[in-house]
Amino acid sequence: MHSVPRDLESAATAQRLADTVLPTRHGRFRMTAYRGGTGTEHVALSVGVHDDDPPGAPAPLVRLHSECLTGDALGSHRCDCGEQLQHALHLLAACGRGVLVYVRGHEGRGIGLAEKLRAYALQDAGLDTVDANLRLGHLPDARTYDEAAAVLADLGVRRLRLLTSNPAKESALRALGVDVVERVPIVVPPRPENARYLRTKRERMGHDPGEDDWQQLLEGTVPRSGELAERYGDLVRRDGPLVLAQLGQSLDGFIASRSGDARSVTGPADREHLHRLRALVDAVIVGGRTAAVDDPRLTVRDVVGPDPVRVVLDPGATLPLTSHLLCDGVAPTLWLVRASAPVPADLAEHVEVVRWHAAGPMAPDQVLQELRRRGLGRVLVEGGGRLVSAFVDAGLVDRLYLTTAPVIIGEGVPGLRVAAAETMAGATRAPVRRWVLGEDVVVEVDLAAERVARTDRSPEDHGADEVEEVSSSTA
Ligand SMILES: Nc1nc2c(ncn2[C@@H]2O[C@H](COP(=O)(O)OP(=O)(O)OP(=O)(O)O)[C@@H](O)[C@H]2O)c(=O)[nH]1
Ligand SMILES: [Zn+2]
Repeated sequence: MHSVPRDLESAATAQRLADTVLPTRHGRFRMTAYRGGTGTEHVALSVGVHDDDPPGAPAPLVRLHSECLTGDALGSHRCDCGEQLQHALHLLAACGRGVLVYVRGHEGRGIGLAEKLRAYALQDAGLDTVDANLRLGHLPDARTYDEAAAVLADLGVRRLRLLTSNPAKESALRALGVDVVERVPIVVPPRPENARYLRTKRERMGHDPGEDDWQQLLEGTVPRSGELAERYGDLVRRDGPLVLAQLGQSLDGFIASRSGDARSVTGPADREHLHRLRALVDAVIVGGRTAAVDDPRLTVRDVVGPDPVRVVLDPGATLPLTSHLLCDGVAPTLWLVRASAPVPADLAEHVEVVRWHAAGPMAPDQVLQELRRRGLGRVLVEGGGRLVSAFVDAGLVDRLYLTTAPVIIGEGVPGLRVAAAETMAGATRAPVRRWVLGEDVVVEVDLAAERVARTDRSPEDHGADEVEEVSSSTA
């Protein structure tokens, strides 16, 4: 437990007034109403948080959302509040255990609605968001978080993963005795109207600068230092074809439970890492059965970045016609099917059916050749376990990102399972780098370097073997 001097802990209170359910476009939330000691009413939207949760329950993802009538209710593009609110609810629903405290009284960073609008008028005349507040006689940020902390305490939340790009929120909560085990940045795509506001938040209000680094990486330049530069810099520096693969698995090596449930095996920080990888490649490849079971979107949502082309290896064309990949139209989908597979004629415009005429199974090297012919040289093999293993066994993966989550499933859908080595001398031991992402550990395995080292040791050919059925990953 994080401990703070007692005198820092707050005497603020939050009285629970109502507990009900709110169905939303992101799913059903528990909605709890409170009255703070100052008389202000707050609400908490939560998923997977119950009054009888044991003390050792995993730390939920928590967003403290500051009321913003213009952004939240009216869809203003002057700030990023409305999009952050929706994105946060989406993330909470996706991760299955989280709370969003909608903090009233925080309007205009605590100066109130009309004063915020006066500040907007000053900004129209040239001031930035900080100077406008100062000109009106306010602090740049007048918010306090003691009532929000009291709401969390009432919900039994003392340890949490905080969804924010504002380090001041983290320190405020810590000072109130809350154990913030991790800060997860929240980023929504900038718009021309709010670019200056977002820049001021970074330059003058201490918000994470990391996303500037990310923007640079997306544009193909590597910042001189920083976590993102270190993690993704050499992917950006490399020209030419590149094959990445990723899997998120349990301590006992499964990517999903026996029933195929693959939700929240790894945490939000790993998911963000996966979205960054997607943004850095031309195409992601997924097996047909995984796509049918998980119904993934394969787009970039947790960070800003371009969506890759989505490639489904689905010899039998078993992907349901209602799946995201065939219906959502947000990014191109290449549907690789056997020449004889039945495919309806009236597919959505973003879907291109690629008929596989070659005899035999879809060999990984032929799939890559087909993609390279289309200019898709940088690819990420995303799953499931058998597809990733097939590409690894074929000696085609340059970098494998294997995330291990501290969860034990017992039995389920296997993760990485490659051809067996008879002795340890024959096992693959490649150069690695590792990062702790929340509660998970990512190991980046440099298989390309290992291949070079191995050919140096023995001239023997470990050529690309064909695989039986590359698309199947889940039972
Ligand atoms: N005074 C003032 N308040 C603003 C302005 N633009 C947005 N806000 C308010 O700022 C609050 C949101 O705070 P932000 O600084 O955008 O973000 P944050 O909550 O500190 O940080 P994140 O957790 O990363 O979103 C809302 O209450 C908005 O009403 C502005 O120009 N002036
Ligand atoms: Zn706002």
